[in-house]
Formats: sequence, C-alpha cells, structure tokens
Amino acid sequence: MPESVLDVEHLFWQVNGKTILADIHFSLPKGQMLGLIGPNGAGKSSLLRCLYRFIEPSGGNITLFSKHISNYSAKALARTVAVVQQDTPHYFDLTTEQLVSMGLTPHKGLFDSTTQRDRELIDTALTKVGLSQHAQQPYEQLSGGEKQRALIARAIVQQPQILILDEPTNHLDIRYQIQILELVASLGISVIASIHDLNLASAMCDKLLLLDQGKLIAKGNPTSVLTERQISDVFGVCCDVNSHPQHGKPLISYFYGYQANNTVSKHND
Ligand SMILES: Nc1ncnc2c1ncn2[C@@H]1O[C@H](COP(=O)(O)OP(=O)(O)OP(=O)(O)O)[C@@H](O)[C@H]1O
Repeated sequence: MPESVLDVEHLFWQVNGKTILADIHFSLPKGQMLGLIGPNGAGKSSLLRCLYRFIEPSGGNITLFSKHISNYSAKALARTVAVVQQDTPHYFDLTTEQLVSMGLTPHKGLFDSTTQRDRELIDTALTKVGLSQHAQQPYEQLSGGEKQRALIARAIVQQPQILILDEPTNHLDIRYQIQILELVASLGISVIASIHDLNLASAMCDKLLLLDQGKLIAKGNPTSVLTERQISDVFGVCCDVNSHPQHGKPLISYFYGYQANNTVSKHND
C-alpha cells in the first residue's frame, strides 16, 4: 500500500447555516490519481478549496505529509500543492511563457533571477501541453482550451508533490481531454481532480470519490463506484455499464428521454 500524501478526516463546511460538506473522509495515496465526481452543486469545488486552503472548514482535519495543513507557510504550501482552478483571474499583461514562469515563484527568493534550468523547465512544460508555438502570444489571446493547458503548464513548472485540478478538462476538446489527463498521470505525482465526464474519470483515475449534496456516497476503484444503481441514484439518469474494450474499466452508455413526466427505463419498453 503506497504511503498517503493527503488525509482528510471528518471534514465539515457550513456556510450561512447550510451544510455544504458533511463528514468527508479519504486519503490520497502517493502517485495515485483520485477523481472527484458528483452532480452540479455536490460540493466538489468546495472540497478542493478546503484542500488548498482557500476556504477554512468548519470542522475536521486535513493533513499533508502527516502535517496539519494550517501549519504550512503560504510558500511551503505552494511548493507542495499546485492548483488549477475552474475560474482563474485575468492576466492581461503576461505572455503565455510569462504566465507559465509564475510556477517558479514558490521556489525563488525575492532577487533570484531565472536560471538556465528554469528556462528548460518552462520550455519543457510548454512543449508537454502543446503550446510552444504560443509562448510569446499574450495569454489573454489564447482560446479557452489553450488557457487551460497554459495553467497546467504553470502547475508543472511549480513541481508540486500534489496537484489539485478543478474540472481540468472543462474547455478541452476530446483529444486534449485525454492527452492532458494522461500527461498529468505520467508526471508521477499525486493528483486529485474533479471531473464531470464519468467515462473519462473511469479511464484515467485509480480511485474515485462520489459526492452528492455534500456527502461522500462512495469511494473506491472505478468499478466499485460506477455502478448503474449508484449513477442512477446520484445523477438521476439511466445507463448501462459495460467493460471498456481497451482498458477494461467501466464504460457507461446513457439512455435518453429526460423531459418532465417522461419516465426513462433502461430498456425503454
Ligand atoms: N461561498 C459560498 N457561500 C454559500 N454557498 C456556497 C458557497 N460556495 C459554494 N456554495 C454552495 O455549495 C454547494 C456546492 O457548491 P460547489 O461549487 O462546491 O459544487 P460542485 O460540486 O463543484 O458543483 P459544479 O459541478 O456545478 O461545479 C452549492 O449549492 C453552492 O451554491
């Protein structure tokens, strides 16, 4: 069993009297990719925000490498955890390359200059995400998918031990959805990513956490989590789950016909 890099115990978050996260508990083993799935409003982003200390939970414990998250300085946390958020601020004055080079910040002192190794790191990251040709282009001019890839390149340059991705495939076409998640998996670091596409989560993740209304409904490998019953209960859709012809993990086929008063049955009798 690989050592755990992140442990979450009895995590609660309440806001304005409403419980958004209730008694969440899980561990992230070293080198694994953990997928966070669940319907809109389930609490995926809120959970990730707790993990990168953007919001303070109302209760529970989060430990990174056996050290409580609140005991990390901002810089030490940034050297340990890189985050690619769903909504990012604008960076009007930066080229793509400058944006990616921001990943070096937690490793630098105030007056440190960019070294040859830094350049190589930036160039390699840009190549890995397929943006070498856009290095000098203003970041704000990039397409949605290119911006997403630039942010992932910045996270690579940050050289974290844990990567947190909030819907990393949001703006990506299907080729880059696969390519970017495969790239992330190939980095050999521990990853937690919220993913809406259940087939992509099935294919790419070692383990899944299924959230609904702030509660942890299931955790485990894709086969144990992505059952027809669980998908139906949580997402309210009817589906068939088979084995993917290439990787053998669950492959979900959805049934259609969800207009009001239209009851869908699996076999559409
Ligand atoms: N700061 C906040 N104040 C009040 N409610 C909040 C706050 N942040 C999130 N919520 C609520 O918490 C719930 C979970 O939101 P969250 O964004 O974590 O869900 P999600 O699973 O990431 O959803 P989606 O798939 O739509 O991105 C939602 O009902 C949301 O309105």
